[in-house]
Amino acid sequence: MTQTDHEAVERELARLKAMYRESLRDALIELDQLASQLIHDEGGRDVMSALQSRLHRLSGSAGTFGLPALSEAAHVLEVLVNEWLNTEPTPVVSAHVLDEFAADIGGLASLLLENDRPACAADASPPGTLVAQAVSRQVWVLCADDALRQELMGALNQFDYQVMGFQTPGEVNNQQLPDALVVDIRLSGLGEDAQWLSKFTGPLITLVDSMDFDDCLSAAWLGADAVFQHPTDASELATRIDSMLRERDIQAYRVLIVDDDLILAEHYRLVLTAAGMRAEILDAPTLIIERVASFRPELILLDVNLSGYSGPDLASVIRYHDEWVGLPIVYLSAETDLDRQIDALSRGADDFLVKPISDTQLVAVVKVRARRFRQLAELMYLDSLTGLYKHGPIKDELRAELGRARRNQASLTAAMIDIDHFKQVNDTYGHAQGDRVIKALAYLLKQRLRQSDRIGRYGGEEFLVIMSACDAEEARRALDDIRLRFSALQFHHEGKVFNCTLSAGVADNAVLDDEPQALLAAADEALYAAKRSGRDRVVLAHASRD
Ligand SMILES: Nc1nc2c(ncn2[C@@H]2O[C@H](COP(=O)(O)OP(=O)(O)OP(=O)(O)O)[C@@H](O)[C@H]2O)c(=O)[nH]1
Repeated sequence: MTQTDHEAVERELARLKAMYRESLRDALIELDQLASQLIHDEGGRDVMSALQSRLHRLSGSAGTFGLPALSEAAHVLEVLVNEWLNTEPTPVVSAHVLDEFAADIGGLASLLLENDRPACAADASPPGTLVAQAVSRQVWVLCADDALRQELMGALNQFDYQVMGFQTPGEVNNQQLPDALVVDIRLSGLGEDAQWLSKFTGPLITLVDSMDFDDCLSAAWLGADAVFQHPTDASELATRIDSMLRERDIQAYRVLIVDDDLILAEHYRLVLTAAGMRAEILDAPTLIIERVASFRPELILLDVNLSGYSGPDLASVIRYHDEWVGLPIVYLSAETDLDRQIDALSRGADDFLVKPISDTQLVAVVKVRARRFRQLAELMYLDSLTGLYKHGPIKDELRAELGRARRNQASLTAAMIDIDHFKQVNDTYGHAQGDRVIKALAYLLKQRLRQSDRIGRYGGEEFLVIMSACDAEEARRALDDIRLRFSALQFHHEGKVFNCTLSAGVADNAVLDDEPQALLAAADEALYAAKRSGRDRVVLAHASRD
C-alpha cells in the first residue's frame, strides 16, 4: 500500500470511529432509560433482556473501536444482568443494588473519554485485563543516561504509570506537565532550559550520586520533595511516588445524611460536597443497614424525628453491628429540649447539632469527627507496612462480600497470593529489602485491581484478594497479568539486581460451597498446587483438583 492508501484507510477508520462514538450516545441514553425502568419496576424480565442485549452489543463493539475500558465495564454489567435472568423465578433485586447498577450504567458515558488520553506504553494492557479504575498518572523521567532512563521507565510502566522519558530539559515543549517528575541532578541545562519547572507543582524526585551536602543542596535548589541515590531501586521509587500522590488527594470523607426533609438534606449534601466530602442522602430508614454496608460512611448525620421512625432507634440498629460500633453518629435536629437531647445521645450517638446550623459549623464538626474515625479505623484495620487490610479485617470483608454476592446472586472470587522463595530473599538481601518486595507487590495489587476489590495482607508474604462480580477465569487473567508485571520488577541491593516471582491460587463461589472457610481452603489448596508444580503461576481451584 502506498502512503496515500494508508492515509485514506486511516481517514476511513477515523470516520467509522467517529460514527460509532456518535451512535454510542443514543445507545447510552437507551441504556439509561432501561436502567431507570428497572428501578421503577416497569417491564421486569423484558427490560432485563433488553438491557442484556444492549450491554452485550456494547461490550462486543466498544473494544473494537478503541474503547476497551467501556467494553470491559459493559461486560461486567452484562454478567450481572445475565445472572438475574438465569435465575428462576426472577430474583427480587434490592433497591440499592439497582441504584448502584443504574449509577454504573450512567458511568459508562465517562469511559467514552478514555481514548482521548495520550497514548502510552501502559495502555498496552492485554485484552480482558481488569484495569484499575483510576486513570493512570503521568510520570516523566528526565535523565541523560540512556540505560538508566530506560530502566526506570520500564519499572514505572510495570506500576501502571504513563511514563515519558526525556534526555534533555529542552525537549519538553508546550506539553501538559505530568503528575510526578523524576530528574537526574547531573542533567545539564536544568536552570536555563527548564523554565517550565517553576510551574510544576507535583511531586519532584531527584536522583543524586551521593547523599552529601552538595548534592542535597542542588536538589533543594531544584525544589525536590525527595532524593534517591544511584543506583535507584525503581520499585521503591514507584512506591514513593504513589504515596506522595496519594497524600495530595486524600480520599474525600464519606458522609451519609439520613433525613426525610429532602430539600434540607440536599442543602447539607451540597455544603459538604463543596467542602470536598462525598455525601449521600438516605430518606428511607428501613434501608439503613444495606446503605451503611455499601457506602461505608465515615460519619452519619441523623435526623432525630423521621416519619415513622426515631433517630435514636436507628442509632441502636447501627450499633448492634459490631463493625459499626465506632462509626460517628451526629444528630441533626430541631430538638432544643436538653433532656431529650441527652436521652438521644445516650442511645449511641456522638454529638448533637441543633438546626438551623451554620454551614461552617456543619463542615467543621463533620470533618473533625470523620478524620478521627478514619485515623482510628486505619490503625485498627490496616497493615502498617502495606496499607492493606490486616488478617482479621480481610476475613471479615470476605464474609461480608460473600453474603452480598449470595444476596445478589453474583459471582465472587478469592485468591491467595504468595511470594516465591521469600525466605531466600530475606536471607540473601536482608529483612529490609524483603519488606520492600512485599510493599512493591502490595502496590502492584492496588494499582491493577479494581477499586471495589478487597486486598489484605493475610500473613507475612501472603495476600488475600477478594474480587466481586468476577469469576475465577476472569480473576486468573487479571492475576496472571500482575504475576508477569511482578516478575519483571527489578530490585536493587548493594550493586546487585534481583527479581521475584509469585504463585496464586484462585477459587470462586460458583464451583464451591460459598462458605468463607471453604473458599479460603480451596484457594489455599490451589496455591499449594501452584507451588508444587513449579511456582510462578496462577492455578484455579477446580483445576487443582483434577
Ligand atoms: N522481610 C519480611 N519477611 C517476612 C515478613 N513476614 C514473614 N517473613 C518471612 O517470610 C518467609 C516465608 O518463608 P516460607 O514460608 O518458608 O516460604 P518461602 O521461602 O516463601 O517459600 P515458598 O512459599 O515455598 O515459595 C520467612 O522467612 C518469614 O520470616 C515480613 O513482614 N517482612
